[in-house]
Amino acid sequence: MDGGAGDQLQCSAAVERLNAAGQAIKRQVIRKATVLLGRNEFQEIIIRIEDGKVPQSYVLKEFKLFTKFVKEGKCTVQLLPENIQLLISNCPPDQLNVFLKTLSIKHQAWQTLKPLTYRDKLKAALPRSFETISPLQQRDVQKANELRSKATSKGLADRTNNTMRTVPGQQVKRPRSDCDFSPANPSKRPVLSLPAARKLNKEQAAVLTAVLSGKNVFFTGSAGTGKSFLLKRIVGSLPPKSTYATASTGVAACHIGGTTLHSFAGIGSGAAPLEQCIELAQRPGVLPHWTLCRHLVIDEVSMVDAPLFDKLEAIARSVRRSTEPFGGIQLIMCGDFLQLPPVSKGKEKAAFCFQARSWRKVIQVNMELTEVRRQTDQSFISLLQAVRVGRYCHTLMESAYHKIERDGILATRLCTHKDDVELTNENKLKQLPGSEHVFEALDSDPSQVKTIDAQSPVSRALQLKVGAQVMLTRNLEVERGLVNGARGVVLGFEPGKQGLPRVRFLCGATEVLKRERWMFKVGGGLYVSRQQLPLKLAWAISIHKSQGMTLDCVEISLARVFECGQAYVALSRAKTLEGLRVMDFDPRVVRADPDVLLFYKQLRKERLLMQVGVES
Ligand SMILES: Nc1ncnc2c1ncn2[C@@H]1O[C@H](COP(=O)(O)OP(=O)(O)OP(=O)(O)O)[C@@H](O)[C@H]1O
Ligand SMILES: [Mg+2]
Repeated sequence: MDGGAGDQLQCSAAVERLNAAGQAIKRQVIRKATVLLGRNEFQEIIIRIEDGKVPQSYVLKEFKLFTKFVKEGKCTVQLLPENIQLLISNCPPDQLNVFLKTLSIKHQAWQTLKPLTYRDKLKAALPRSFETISPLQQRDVQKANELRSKATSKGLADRTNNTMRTVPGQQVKRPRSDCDFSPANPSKRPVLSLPAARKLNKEQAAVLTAVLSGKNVFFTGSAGTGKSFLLKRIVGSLPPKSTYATASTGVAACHIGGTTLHSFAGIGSGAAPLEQCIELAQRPGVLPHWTLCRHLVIDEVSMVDAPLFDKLEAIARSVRRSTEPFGGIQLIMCGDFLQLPPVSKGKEKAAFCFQARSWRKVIQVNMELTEVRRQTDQSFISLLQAVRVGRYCHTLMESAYHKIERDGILATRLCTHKDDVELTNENKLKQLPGSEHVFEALDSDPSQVKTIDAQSPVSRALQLKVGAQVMLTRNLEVERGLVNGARGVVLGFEPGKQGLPRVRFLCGATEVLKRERWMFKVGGGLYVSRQQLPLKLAWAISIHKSQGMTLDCVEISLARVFECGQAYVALSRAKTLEGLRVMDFDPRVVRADPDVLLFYKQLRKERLLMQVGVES
């Protein structure tokens, strides 16, 4: 199911006929279209648009692709000789990605075949046919790459600049497009490869299937079982216009490329009475969220409290004028209730959202991921499992002597209190000799700075010095170990005006970091962006901010742990026991909430009953 087989799209489509100046003179809109990729009787590639009535087919010979907005489920295919363009929108982004890659590679591989002349075709007299295209294979990729290298070695690309051969023996003009897939200049393009999506495991695939069946799904699992990883894949498999990816905290939202649940809902802190919240939810910038949303995705749901959940459910029914649970919005939620609980207001313990009145009415399927992916060492996994359910483990005491400093990279201290984090980072930076380099962020809309700050993993101003301990805040190159959470130290600054920092990472790589761009959804479906170096100071971070992260080397002082699940969240960030040092250990801080343990016990019992029911 990972993005589909690449032979079809479910989307909205518009077919435009263009005049010589490239303006649309006729336009047909198909709101619910299926776009298919196939071959005709001569093995030529056909793109076919179905609207449930008469399909339209076009032979794909020469085309331009516009793919800048694939992540938002949009692209344009311009068929050059026909002067027709096909505008695709609201397509699940992963599906579109695989489709375009299939189209591009199959088309290039097809160019290696001997072309049929018009006479050949007449002579062949084959019956007309349409067969859906087969999934991409390594041999297609190989053929396409052969063609690329031939074109390069002949100097074809350089000689003809923007022209290339689409059909051997026949040279044609090929204008530039903004496409990653189109072979406009083979010599400058990387070698093609099969789509590199990391595969879901069986459990994850089962959850995706349940989600695509339209049910309201809650899935849970220990830290590192790939809940957020799967959630990203789920978001990529749903139509973007009606899918809202959210999380209970800004940091967690950023991991899945979404917004906070609060900014989706538009009801401030949510503390106002229901009637007032319903009014707030109908403000112009917010109302479309509620009316357009058909799939609401929520990560780190353990931090959503019961009153908020009930309120959102009631708002959805009221605003959408529907009596269905959650106003008919499909809910897809995940989290681990044995991690951080909702923030309590005052002395009273906050109720979990599974204790909300509407929870049972809303959730139709409960699922659990059991295979831990963050850690590989079985004994460390077992230790973490014990801590998760509130059992103290002696091995942790031994970790107090772990020497985890290497190549000038120190352990990151995970703190229970936010103030400690800021103080530690500020003081440590001050203590370093040398001058401070300040990197200011570039925000697309400075009036939205508060919204950006709440969701961005990088700050408005980043202060660095040689020797500063830093952490990567984005996946740059997964294969080289340059991943979100990777730890490093600043070695120096490049000469020149920008003075970009050179950082050595624990994985061994040394890298000069450039500004990256983050996009954030704000009210009314608008996007704003922040450009900043993908770094933050890493002498210390808070346990709350570390929720959801995978970290290289951490040091934890557990003496001041004050929440159930907090010790587990902190410990489970480490990939290995060797990369972990626990100090000030107090066995009493390892606590699991009894309400959660009971809820999980109940869930398991129900699932077992269901399985027995299915088998018998
Ligand atoms: N199917 C998969 N293939 C490859 N890597 C995976 C897969 N599933 C998860 N991972 C990796 O495992 C690590 C943990 O995944 P993830 O952060 O999604 O776990 P989680 O369940 O959300 O954890 P937490 O409860 O701490 O938020 C990540 O580095 C992720 O890339
Ligand atoms: Mg997660």
